[in-house]
Amino acid sequence: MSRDFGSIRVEKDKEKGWRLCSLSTDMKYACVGRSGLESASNFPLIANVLANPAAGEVAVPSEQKVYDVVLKQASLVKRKLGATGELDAKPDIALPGNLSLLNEAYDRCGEICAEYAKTFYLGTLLMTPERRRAVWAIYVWCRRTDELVDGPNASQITPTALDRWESRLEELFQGRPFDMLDAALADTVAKFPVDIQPFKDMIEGMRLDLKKPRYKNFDELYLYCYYVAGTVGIMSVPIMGISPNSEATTESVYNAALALGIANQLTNILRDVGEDASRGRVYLPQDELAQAGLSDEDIFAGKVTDKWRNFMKSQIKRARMFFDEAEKGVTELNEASRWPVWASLLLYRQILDEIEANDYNNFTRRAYVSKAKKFLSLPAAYARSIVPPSRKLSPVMKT
Ligand SMILES: CC(C)=CCC/C(C)=C/CC/C(C)=C/CC/C(C)=C/[C@@H]1[C@@H](COP(=O)(O)OP(=O)(O)O)[C@]1(C)CC/C=C(\C)CC/C=C(\C)CCC=C(C)C
Ligand SMILES: [Mn+2]
Repeated sequence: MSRDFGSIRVEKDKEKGWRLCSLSTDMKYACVGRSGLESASNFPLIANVLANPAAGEVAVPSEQKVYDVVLKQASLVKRKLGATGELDAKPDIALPGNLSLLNEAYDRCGEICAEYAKTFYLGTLLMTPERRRAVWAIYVWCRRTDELVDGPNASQITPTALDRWESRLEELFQGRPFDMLDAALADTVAKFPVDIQPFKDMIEGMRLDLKKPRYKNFDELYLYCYYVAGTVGIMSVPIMGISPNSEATTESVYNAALALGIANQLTNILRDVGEDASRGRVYLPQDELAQAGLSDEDIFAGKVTDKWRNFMKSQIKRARMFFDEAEKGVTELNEASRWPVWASLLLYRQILDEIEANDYNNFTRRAYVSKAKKFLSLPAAYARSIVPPSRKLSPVMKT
């Protein structure tokens, strides 16, 4: 038996009773989620929505909203992979004349990547040529997107400019790139099972940067971190590939990728507290600051007090938890993709150690990992990258 209440439909299940089974727009997120799936899709929620139809909104935790994107991307990958679990790399579809243009476009992406992220670029050289150039194309699109709000022309960027950037994105996903660098990405997304949603969401993150100078709580900050960095993880895994020997579920690997993006962005925020404050921005959760007896004024004053140290300890602890979550997924990636990911994880995580070493002064000192420490991390990353995923057991061995 089912009943429709406008955008809401409920169904009666023999065992579970009435369940929320379809919603429109944002509310559909209530149906999925890693935690609280049952409670979110049960009767109290419907009662709540029905009791407040004018608001038409349900407070869906950010984690659930984001998990929907994870599930969608993971199922796209599963659908596009052959029975072997390997991606059938499609041949270049460009005409012969255009092929050399396409190669030039990819080479340019590689140059940009080498210029901005040398270690990461070196790591990509271990990947197959198809994967390597696809990661470069994604890197360049992300870098250009970030530059819109963080680069030299950021003061001229308006929401309309971001809307135009999004239209360009849609066009390139339809095979109609606007320029050479877009052409590389258009080719990449035609060849690999990459969903457009994380790309759109990254633009949404840039919109937040234009209009949202404060974050009420960690739930709001989590969503921002997903937009600007978790998305990168979700975009990258379809290119880097999951090891054929991995026993992990596709969803769990995407979750780990998401966690690495969140961990990186939280670290970035903790490193740049002073720099962001000088631009009037405070990304730290307002409710947690208040609980620690701190306010924006303390941040603008930039004094390292015991209250600040204690607050920072808890923020660092949380960032490390996301790195730990991410670690579980790196081993599951294709062998050739593991090294650059381990390198980036180990290098970025050390920024947290440096904040501690600076006695939590992230107001006037930028935590920075020395060249020597960076260099030492590379063999450590390599050692971790050769650890294989737990092998699939054959049916005979399993018994
Ligand atoms: C192997 C690897 C690292 C692949 C990612 C390649 C890629 C496409 C990177 C794009 C990065 C980019 C330009 C993002 C734009 C937004 C942005 C600048 C985010 C911040 C990065 C740090 O940059 P920086 O320190 O230069 O910051 P400033 O601009 O100076 O403020 C971020 C903090 C986020 C970057 C996020 C990642 C690199 C996500 C990594 C996750 C994966 C690659 C998934 C790995 C898979 C598993 C299973 C764990
Ligand atoms: Mn930035």
